[in-house]
Amino acid sequence: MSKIIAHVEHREGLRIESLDFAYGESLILRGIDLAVQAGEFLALLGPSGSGKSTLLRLLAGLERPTSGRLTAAGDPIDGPGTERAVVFQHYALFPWMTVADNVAEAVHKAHPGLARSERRARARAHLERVGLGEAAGRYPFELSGGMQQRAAIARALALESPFLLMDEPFGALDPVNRAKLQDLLLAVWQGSSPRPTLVFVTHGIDEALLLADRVAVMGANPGRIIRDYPVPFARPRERVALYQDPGFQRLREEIAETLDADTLTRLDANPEAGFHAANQGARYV
Ligand SMILES: Nc1ncnc2c1ncn2[C@@H]1O[C@H](COP(=O)(O)OP(=O)(O)OP(=O)(O)O)[C@@H](O)[C@H]1O
Repeated sequence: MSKIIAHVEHREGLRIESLDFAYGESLILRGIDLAVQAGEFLALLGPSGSGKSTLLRLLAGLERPTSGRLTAAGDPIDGPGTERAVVFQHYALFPWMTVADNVAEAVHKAHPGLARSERRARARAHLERVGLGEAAGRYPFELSGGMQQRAAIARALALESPFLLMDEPFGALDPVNRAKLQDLLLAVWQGSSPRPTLVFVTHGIDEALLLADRVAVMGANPGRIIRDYPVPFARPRERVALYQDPGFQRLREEIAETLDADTLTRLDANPEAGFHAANQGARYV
């Protein structure tokens, strides 16, 4: 662990100003203004199609805004950068490399000046941090989905980036593994000094409230931020105690109502969207 270099000191977080994004004629995101403080954990929560992934891809520099401005630590975002590590729902590990080589390769990209032995040591330390020390020499196909996602998280952490962007990273996992990885992410992020600025896309209200400092709730057609909720629960957080907290249940209910109200407004405007919207409710929790 001592070999892990401290995260780069940073003061400014992420900033999105007056952002619109369209695919051709189709407006996907409208009028997004959002600031994420340095070291803050922000959840982007919303129904399918509200543009959460698109917003994350814009922050990752994988898409360019139609208008508006995005900055990270005050610098314009004009492409991907290793100071913004990304974790997607599907693990995207190189299948021909061992887990350790996958992580060491990412370290090499981010820090080309590091000696091979140092890269490997750093990869090893981060794999141990996510409980994969024993699996370092295995190939991705030899691992379960949960283990592959741990490896993807280790790879992102190994970049030691000040910004972490996660797009439904636990969405493909079964509930037990999802809970384990949520706990792991909480422990790792809460234990980092300084904590990276984290933007986490999710469908789940419970997941957002367990993990985040703040929840930005998005609505669809076009995608926009409809409410911003501070999450007041003290850290470190423990899931069982938190879920039983009446304050947690109240906030969960309030956010569900905000999401429902937005869906109903859209239904009034476009009744044909009914079937799609009615099927989204079950995905919030
Ligand atoms: N390459 C593309 N070309 C055209 N439209 C696209 C493209 N990618 C996404 N979209 C549209 O942009 C909108 C937002 O998609 P996005 O994936 O960002 O939403 P989301 O909130 O992340 O949804 P989900 O929760 O289902 O992943 C959707 O209406 C989608 O159909």
